[in-house]
Amino acid sequence: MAVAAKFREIGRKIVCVGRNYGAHAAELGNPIPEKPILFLKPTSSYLSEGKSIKIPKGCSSLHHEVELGVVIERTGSNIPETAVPDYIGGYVLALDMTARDFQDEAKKKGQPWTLAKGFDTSCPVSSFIPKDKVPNPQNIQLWLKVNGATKQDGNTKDMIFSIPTLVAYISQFFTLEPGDVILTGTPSGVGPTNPGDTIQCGLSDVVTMQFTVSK
Ligand SMILES: CC(=O)CC(=O)C(=O)O
Ligand SMILES: [Mg+2]
Repeated sequence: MAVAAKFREIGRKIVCVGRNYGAHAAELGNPIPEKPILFLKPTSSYLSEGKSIKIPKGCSSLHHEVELGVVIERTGSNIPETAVPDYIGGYVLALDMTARDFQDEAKKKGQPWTLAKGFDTSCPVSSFIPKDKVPNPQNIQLWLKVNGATKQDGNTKDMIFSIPTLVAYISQFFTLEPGDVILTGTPSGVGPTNPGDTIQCGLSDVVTMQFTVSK
């Protein structure tokens, strides 16, 4: 089956990278990481366009985080950085929707971010973008608007850890499989969304997507 169809199959991993843009780490008062910070989202968190992002029960601060997702097309572990391009099938535009109040509480208590990051609808994604549509994934604009107002406007050139570094690092710990998606972190400008809001975002002019937020 083509990687485009596989990336949302049950059982494929969503590996997320945190604090991969210095300005975003700074805006939340976090230090610049010395090595990639990783967490996982379950595949039940995927959401396609046309469906609503649902604020999880008890959350009072649901933040948007626009991110570039890398879609893996070959099984690999301990992948050398130089070989990473051979393992990438394409890309997706993604939102790492985050219950920031849950995350702040988890951080204070030294608990995992699973609830804050992995609830149903926390991973809205675009359709699959074949890799030839993104000739330089390390220099492309990521933007996001809430109700027409620009909130995030970043560029993947500002990643702390590049895509080859991330994929090589992750593959030392997790075997990467066709259809796995790696969310590469968000640029600065994250902020709250409320019921009734419309989120529009894009990867330059290669792909755009739109979601509404509901209770
Ligand atoms: C502070 C965070 O939620 C980390 C994260 O997901 C990111 O993209 O950075
Ligand atoms: Mg994120």
